[in-house]
Amino acid sequence: MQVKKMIQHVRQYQVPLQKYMAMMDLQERNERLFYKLLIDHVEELLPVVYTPTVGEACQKYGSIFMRPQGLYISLKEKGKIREVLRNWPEKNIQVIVVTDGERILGLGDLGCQGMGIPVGKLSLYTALGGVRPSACLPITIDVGTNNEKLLNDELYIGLKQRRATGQEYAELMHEFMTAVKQTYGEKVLIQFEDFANHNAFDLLEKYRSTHLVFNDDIQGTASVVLAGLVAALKLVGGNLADHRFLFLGAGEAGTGIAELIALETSKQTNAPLEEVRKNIWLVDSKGLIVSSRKDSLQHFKKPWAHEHEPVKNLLDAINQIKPTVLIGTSGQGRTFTKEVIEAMAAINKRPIILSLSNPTSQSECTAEEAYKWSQGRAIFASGSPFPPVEYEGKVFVPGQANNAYIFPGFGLGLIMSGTIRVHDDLLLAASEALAAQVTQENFDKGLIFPPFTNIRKISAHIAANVAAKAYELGLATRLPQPKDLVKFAESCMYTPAYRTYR
Ligand SMILES: O=C([O-])CC(=O)C(=O)O
Ligand SMILES: [Mg+2]
Repeated sequence: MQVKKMIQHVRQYQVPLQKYMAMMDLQERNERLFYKLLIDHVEELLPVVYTPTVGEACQKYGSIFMRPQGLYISLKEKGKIREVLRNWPEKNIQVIVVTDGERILGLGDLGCQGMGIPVGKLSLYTALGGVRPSACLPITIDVGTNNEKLLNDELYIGLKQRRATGQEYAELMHEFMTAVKQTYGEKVLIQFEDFANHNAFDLLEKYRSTHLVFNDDIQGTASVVLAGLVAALKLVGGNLADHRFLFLGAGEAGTGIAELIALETSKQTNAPLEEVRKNIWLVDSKGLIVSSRKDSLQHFKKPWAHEHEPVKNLLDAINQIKPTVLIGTSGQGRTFTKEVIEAMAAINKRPIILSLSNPTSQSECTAEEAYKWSQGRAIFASGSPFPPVEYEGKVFVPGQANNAYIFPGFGLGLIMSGTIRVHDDLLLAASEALAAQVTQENFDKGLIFPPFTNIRKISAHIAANVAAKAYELGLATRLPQPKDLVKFAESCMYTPAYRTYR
């Protein structure tokens, strides 16, 4: 009855941000009911507590701020981070999602107001992956912001100074990483979220061999997109090696996806990584990434600098590279123009087009544009959700290629098996499990991802496949290995129900 009443209440609001505030209020007031509502109405409420609305909430976080929701660690707490962690009321923490707010979705530097992201991601850890709410800790590291608007906003909730960088930044992060391990042990999962490119790659590289770390924007997105591509190949035919990939955007998501595609292709074909990378091309703000640019490229772009003459823009790159798959990871809205989609449709019978940037305002194109400009031939998915589109009497249902499919189940798999490090093969295992959940009925609608309605079942399968791989690699410490890992995953999942009082 409470669920019925509450969903009516949320539906009364027309403005998405008001729905968001109603949900945040409920989360504070009655956590079980919040999760029951979110699980029972997941398709309807995901866009409210997560992308796209969470993006707007972060932009306006200062003015809608009511309660802290997570833990803030600022430069001022340098030297005292262990004490700050001890202030958090829950002691048994299994997952931390941490951001420094420098690249919130495709919206840029939102400083401390990025807290909406760790809060939102962790509510999905619970709702979609079944991790206990009390085991989840959202953290925002406040090293300032370079966002002038926020610096001049009297309601801004963070430090009013420009971002600390270099050694000062590295020291604070190192103290944080050390304090987390000392406080919660080595099996706590630290998910990095929405850091700017340079820090995201550096942090992952620096801590992947000493901590259980996972970067959702690099690794989670890669795993989800690979799953979607494997599913899409069932519609268009061929293996990964038969396809050519072009990315707009060569940051965390772009290079992360590119690398995982290369890794899987290399496993499938036994060809060396360097060889299979040649089928994957990236365009950044300066044009196609080619070998003549190598010296001036950031390190994470260098593997993609192939031999080719310089190409200035995306349209020319499409016409010269002739990709079968076009992937938008640019954070720039409306960059897949009519000409771009038409060029893809001229080259391919069924072009695969993924516009992954979030929230909806930053999506490279809309679902409607992708279907209309390709005369209904595109296989399309996007990072933020789009409603179904009717084109020439046929209804097309766009899929949501969002890392929300992977990270909750992935994290559950790590936690339930006591895994101590993330290995790339675990990402492939998650991807494989997700792709296997796409049914014929989904394909018939043009979907390359299963609907979110079954997400808890999907998460259990992802968790089981990830855990199985972790046991195989000797990374899982929970012994003996449970016989039926899917059943075990399900038995570990938190379910929001009231206790019976006597
Ligand atoms: O939050 C999302 O919807 C996906 C994501 O990680 C991002 O865009 O940074
Ligand atoms: Mg993110």
